Amino acid sequence: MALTNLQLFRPMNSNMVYTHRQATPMRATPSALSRSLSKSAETLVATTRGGKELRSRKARSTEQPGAGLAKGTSSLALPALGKAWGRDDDSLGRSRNGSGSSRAGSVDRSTRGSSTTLNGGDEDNINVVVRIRPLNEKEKATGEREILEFPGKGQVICQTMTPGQKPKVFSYNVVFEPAATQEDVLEYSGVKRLLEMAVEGFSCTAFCYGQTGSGKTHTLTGPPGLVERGTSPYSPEHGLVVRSFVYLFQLIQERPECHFILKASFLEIYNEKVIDLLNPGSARKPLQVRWSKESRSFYVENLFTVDCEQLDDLFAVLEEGMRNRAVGAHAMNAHSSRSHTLLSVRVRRDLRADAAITCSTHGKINFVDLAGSEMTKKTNSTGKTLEEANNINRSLMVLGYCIAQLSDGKKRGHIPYRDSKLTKLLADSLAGNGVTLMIACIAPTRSNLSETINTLRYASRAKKIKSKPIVKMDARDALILSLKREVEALQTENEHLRTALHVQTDFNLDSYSNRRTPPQIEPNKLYQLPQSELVDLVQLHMQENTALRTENTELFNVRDQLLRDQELLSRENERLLKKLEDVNSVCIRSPIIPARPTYSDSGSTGANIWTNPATSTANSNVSDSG
Ligand SMILES: Nc1ncnc2c1ncn2[C@@H]1O[C@H](COP(=O)(O)OP(=O)(O)OP(=O)(O)O)[C@@H](O)[C@H]1O
Repeated sequence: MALTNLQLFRPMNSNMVYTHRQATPMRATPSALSRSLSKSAETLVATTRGGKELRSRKARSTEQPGAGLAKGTSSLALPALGKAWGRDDDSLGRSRNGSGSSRAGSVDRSTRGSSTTLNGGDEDNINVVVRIRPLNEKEKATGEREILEFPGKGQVICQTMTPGQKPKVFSYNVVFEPAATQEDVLEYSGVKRLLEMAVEGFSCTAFCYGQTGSGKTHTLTGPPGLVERGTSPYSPEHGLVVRSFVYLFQLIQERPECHFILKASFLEIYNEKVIDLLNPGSARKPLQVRWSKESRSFYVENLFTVDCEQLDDLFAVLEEGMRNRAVGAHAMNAHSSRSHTLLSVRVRRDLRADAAITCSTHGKINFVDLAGSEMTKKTNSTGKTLEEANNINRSLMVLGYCIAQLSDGKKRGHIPYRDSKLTKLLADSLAGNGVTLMIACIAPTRSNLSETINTLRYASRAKKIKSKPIVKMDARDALILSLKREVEALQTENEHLRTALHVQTDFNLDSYSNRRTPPQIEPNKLYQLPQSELVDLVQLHMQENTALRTENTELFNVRDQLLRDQELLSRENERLLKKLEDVNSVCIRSPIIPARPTYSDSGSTGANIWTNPATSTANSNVSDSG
């Protein structure tokens, strides 16, 4: 019952959740960038769901041991989470996967920094699914043979080239055969579960891995040019990202009791340089990847972030980023991604835990389109394309080392995350506190056999990696909530003890005097109790007293700490206000820079709000990051 973790009272640094970003405007506002989307988001969902009924199922699945099985729910689970976990079972049933197997959420008070563990520190495996693309025109024209078989139960059988050698068998959570549609991938890959968890405050990542031309970009964003052309979001060709956006907004609409703030960013790692796809600038100046001591993770400094109030804003972010990313042609793919891209949507949820307490969770969904591994002989890469291929292969190799180390439970030593920008940014998704879905993309043909086997091995290794998903919550909120639970638990316990005591007393008194006793023992009745019961009674009272006294002392400590914390925050606030005033006065004096007319409320949430200057000049210019 001890109230621990007073370190949570450390004043919250905004870097923990959002760090300041450069408030440079996009070329156009999200809404202006977006195409006029005629239908509503719900219609897309309705359309795709309607279509689902008619289609035969192309996705096969294997329920891996332990995956997708709901464990017992703790009575201490967050109310909102309890609801979500309950729903999970249902959604798991539908999506037949165990993307980060469903777990009960109990609040573990071993809270780290700004986060609260919600699964009691249980580990979770990366969910791995495989998608096989159909034969392309070139392969059909050259009469290429398919060498993969799908016997079901999430298995892929690879025929080998060597006569007499046994075929290789791999198994995964779900296998999408070549005829599987984009909607099948949304429904059965487990990405819906990831989105539900992102809304609850978990950090989630879906990434596509595979050789060049195997269908990674197709899986995430559809055929080349689809998004950039501003195609209606109801096109059946749209990939996982657009479909996920629609589902995300649907989830948000289902929760009117919560207030949500969505912020999106989109970057690429091109030749080991991080480029902001929403604000690349003519020079495509690279951004720095830094380590945050507070959140204990890497983040990109000055990354541009866009507030997305509407579904259209998310589409606009995707469209803008897709236009700006590096694409090139080589012998194996006319529209090959020459960079790794990372699209991130942060989901801040404010919910009322009860009448007096509002707490915020900070979830995230990342979509990572890795550039494909390339055999430069096969792709005929030269010059710039060759340099790109070398950088791609190098960073994928580091990713491979990290995956190999992480999957080897026994030998787990140093994980070389720092060896590439990609692994730095994926570190948390791979083995930190995130929930991760890997979509391994492969080609079905004999000519790609060695790359296919490599990808399948990679995927099998990734399946063994475990992470510890946690909900990101403001430290103060987490503490208040945990204190409240603590007090509730104490009260229940005391109530229970009192009840137990009365029952026993009633029974004894009845046997003595044969008359009804009052619920509370009257002082004069105490004399009638036998010595042994009296001793028990006194002992129980003493125990209760001790517990309540401890609680009392701890609550006083907590209150003092809160006061100190508040004092620090208000001092920081004053300092910032002073700084703002100084900046303002400099701006007013300057003939070149116009002064900002107003700054947003300097209260606690101000630091997390970025408003697009192009849409509202009167708003604040404080930015954030990841
Ligand atoms: N499941 C699929 N159904 C139909 N076409 C597909 C499928 N998967 C891939 N394709 C097509 O194959 C081509 C190559 O796919 P894509 O560009 O997505 O590969 P990639 O793995 O992203 O390659 P790279 O690593 O070079 O970027 C594209 O024209 C794409 O539309």
